[in-house]
Amino acid sequence: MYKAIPITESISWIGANDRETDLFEGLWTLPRGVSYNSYLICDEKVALVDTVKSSYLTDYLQRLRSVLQDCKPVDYLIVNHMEPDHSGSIAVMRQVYPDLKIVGNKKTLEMIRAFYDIQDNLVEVKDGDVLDLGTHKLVFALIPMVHWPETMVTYDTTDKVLFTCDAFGGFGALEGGVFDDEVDMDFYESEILRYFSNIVGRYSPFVQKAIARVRTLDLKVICPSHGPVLRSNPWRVVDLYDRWSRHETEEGCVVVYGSMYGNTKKMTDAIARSLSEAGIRKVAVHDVSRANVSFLVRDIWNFRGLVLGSCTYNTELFPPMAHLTRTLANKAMKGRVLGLCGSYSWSRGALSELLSFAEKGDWELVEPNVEVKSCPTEADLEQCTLLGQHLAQAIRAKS
Ligand SMILES: Cc1cc2nc3c(=O)[nH]c(=O)nc-3n(C[C@H](O)[C@H](O)[C@H](O)COP(=O)(O)O)c2cc1C
Repeated sequence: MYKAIPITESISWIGANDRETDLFEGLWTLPRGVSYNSYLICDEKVALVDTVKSSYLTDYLQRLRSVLQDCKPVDYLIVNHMEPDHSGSIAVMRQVYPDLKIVGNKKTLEMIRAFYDIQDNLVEVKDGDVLDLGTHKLVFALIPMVHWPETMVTYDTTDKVLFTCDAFGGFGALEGGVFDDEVDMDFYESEILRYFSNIVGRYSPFVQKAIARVRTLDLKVICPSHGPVLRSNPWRVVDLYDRWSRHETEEGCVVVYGSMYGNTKKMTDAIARSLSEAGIRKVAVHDVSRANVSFLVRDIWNFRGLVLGSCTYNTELFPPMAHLTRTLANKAMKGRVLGLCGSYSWSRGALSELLSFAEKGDWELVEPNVEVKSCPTEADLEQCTLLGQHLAQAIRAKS
């Protein structure tokens, strides 16, 4: 029997841990799972904040019922975000609690109608509106595009708890510990960065607006919908989100190569060695065919420098490299330095596509761009060394 975990006297965590889904949103790998956090506020009126992915409904109801008697109804379901990993149990919850009032903003309610065909007992709230549960007064703040247009946060003014849904959350199922002071936060912070860069980073200007709102609040606890509940130092993750969404980067360089027979790899290895000789201590080299794009995006978000090297494949960029550049273009990263190299045997293709990727984004392109026919010569490798040196200078200049 699963039980609720108390956060304050009247607020409990009633989430679920998913270690079965391999790919979040069908895209982002989950080697250590993900949690779907939902919260219960017990007052004169009872409110739930978000739900869980539908496949975890049974666990969820067990946790809910460990606090509420079967006969006690849930009055409100507050929907901070409509992505189905949080909203997936809404329709069944309405069947379990037929009088349940579903609370959301105008855009949330439009989505509830479209996703779940729920038309009645919908309560529309606006930015700044208050929902009175008795002792607890909940205030709603709209934070559009962190991560969908309808996203909002809910602030409990009584216990000073902020329910933030996707904001400040991360990958990684909860492995016994639920609070930041109970778990290895080094692991969860790297998973929070991976979540931020994969899911929310594209919307960084909106994250900045949301952070400005959050900073005005007197906070004791942040309750995100994925990852640990932040009660010992809630501002730590807000500060990290602030840095990441301002595109503040660490001194270091990610080197990613796409290579079938090792010739392009020789070039990127020479660049990595040169970066290291020039004193860049944090150099992460990845084979684009083997590294999961989720971790590549995380590292690239974190570090100031990026090197992309690709062979030509059927006149184009090597397919996994094409996937990476497309993913990166969608993330709209700013303020990073980029070095490029490519190889071919007859038609060319890889380097010109990498250059057009660089032109379309906000990258500081560092020269020389190195293009090699079949196998790099000593002279080509010297060019790679030169590129590494120039990258190291550019990375330092941006410190
Ligand atoms: C399946 C395949 C398709 C290729 N297509 C092209 C091509 O369209 N144009 C070209 O110039 N070279 C092409 N090449 C040659 C490679 O791009 C070239 O040999 C490169 O140096 C290989 O680098 P690598 O050893 O890092 O894989 C192709 C090679 C292979 C194996």
